[in-house]
Amino acid sequence: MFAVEVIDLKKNFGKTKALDGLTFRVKRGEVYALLGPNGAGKSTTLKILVGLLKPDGGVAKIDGVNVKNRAEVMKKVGYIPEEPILFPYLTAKEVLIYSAKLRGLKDYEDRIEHLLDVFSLEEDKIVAGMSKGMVQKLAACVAFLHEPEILIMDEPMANMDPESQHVFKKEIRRMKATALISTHQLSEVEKFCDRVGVISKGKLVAEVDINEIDELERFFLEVVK
Ligand SMILES: Nc1ncnc2c1ncn2[C@@H]1O[C@H](COP(=O)(O)OP(=O)(O)OP(=O)(O)O)[C@@H](O)[C@H]1O
Repeated sequence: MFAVEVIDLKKNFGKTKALDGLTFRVKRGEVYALLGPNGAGKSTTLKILVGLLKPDGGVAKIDGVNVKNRAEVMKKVGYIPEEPILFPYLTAKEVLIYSAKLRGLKDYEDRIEHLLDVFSLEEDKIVAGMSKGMVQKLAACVAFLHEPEILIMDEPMANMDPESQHVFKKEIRRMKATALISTHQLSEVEKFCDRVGVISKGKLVAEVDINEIDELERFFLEVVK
């Protein structure tokens, strides 16, 4: 069974075909990068996978479960949106306690301490007073809190400093999670991902093991030409 399955997915916004029969699969334990030009349909795909958008056609499954069953699917998934929205007047620690309670977690204190520590976040800092990078790190903490089997992440490292990016990748490896990452950071993909899917105009145009290519940038530019 695959961790993530996207089969012939279609999504229209008015006349815009955001997804036009997109198909790809992510194996268990794999770090899979979803690449594509601006507007290719990456965020739309990830939003469908976490039940934030409904597809117009096709099927999306997490661990064999149709994403229509959002409550069941979200037990297994940690999601980092492209632009995380967190309560502005809660502190970092309060956001994590709130998230832990929402998920019905028990004995979460040590886990919260660990995440705040590794991401160098001050527990008393309110969200409204955080930089973009800090908000992104706190969103990662929210997604990692329940040690999910599967991570769905939309440009998660775009605002993180290099040390935070290092910690972020280390945590994902430590959790042995399957990760589906939408990103434009090709050098990070080369270092961190196992497989790459390139989408353009809502369709998969290439898929490759990262070890099979010499230079990702050249590969990417050729397939989206
Ligand atoms: N809520 C929406 N209403 C209308 N059109 C939308 C909406 N969301 C996405 N689209 C359109 O769907 C297409 C795919 O957008 P999407 O955000 O999935 O692309 P993306 O690959 O994530 O792009 P980027 O790399 O710029 O983040 C684009 O043409 C976009 O304008």
